[in-house]
Amino acid sequence: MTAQIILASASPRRKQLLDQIGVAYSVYAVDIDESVRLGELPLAYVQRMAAEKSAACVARLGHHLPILAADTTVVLGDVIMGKPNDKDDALCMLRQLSGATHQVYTAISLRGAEHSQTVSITDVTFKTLTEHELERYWHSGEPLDKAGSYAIQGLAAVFVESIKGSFSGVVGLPLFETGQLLIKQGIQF
Ligand SMILES: Cc1cn([C@H]2C[C@H](O)[C@@H](COP(=O)(O)OP(=O)(O)OP(=O)(O)O)O2)c(=O)[nH]c1=O
Repeated sequence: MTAQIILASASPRRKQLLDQIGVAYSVYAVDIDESVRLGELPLAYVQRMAAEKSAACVARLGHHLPILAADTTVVLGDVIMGKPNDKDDALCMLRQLSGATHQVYTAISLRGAEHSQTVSITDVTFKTLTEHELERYWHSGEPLDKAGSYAIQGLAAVFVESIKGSFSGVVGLPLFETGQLLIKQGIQF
């Protein structure tokens, strides 16, 4: 099928989610500096990340096709949790998420005839995790490339007591919001 958009992402989850709604796309992964600026709040941060990913892709490929990018971050209070650097970092994040409610922010940026952006915010409540569960989870390999060190679509599903918002948003691409942005820019799928 001829691509309707470019997905500016290396995330296999984002590809699967776009497949789910029947959008035809090509992939062009970009690598940007994901450091948080001093004093930057979570909402501003995810929006800037998604916008910079799509802009980096436009800088490489031009405006041939609309470009979609996303960024997901786990937020506890005002603390931004990205991907863990190592085991200690992952366990430290998971201990903070244990027995508490956090938010998952996913921003999407679509650059076509215009630039549209939106953010999905979902509340996720974890049960209290034991040290044994944390150790086992780390050794599964799942935490490594995930914001907040967990994957709701994977083994961490058994940690999640409840979720209020967008499941696909937590996994990396909120499908309702993505559909709305595509329709707004005249992309039929
Ligand atoms: C919280 C959570 C995050 N994640 C993933 C989604 C994202 O891929 C990742 C957050 O990192 P991102 O920086 O948003 O994305 P990425 O680096 O994987 O891909 P790219 O920038 O190329 O688009 O965490 C899950 O898969 N499940 C979850 O439950």
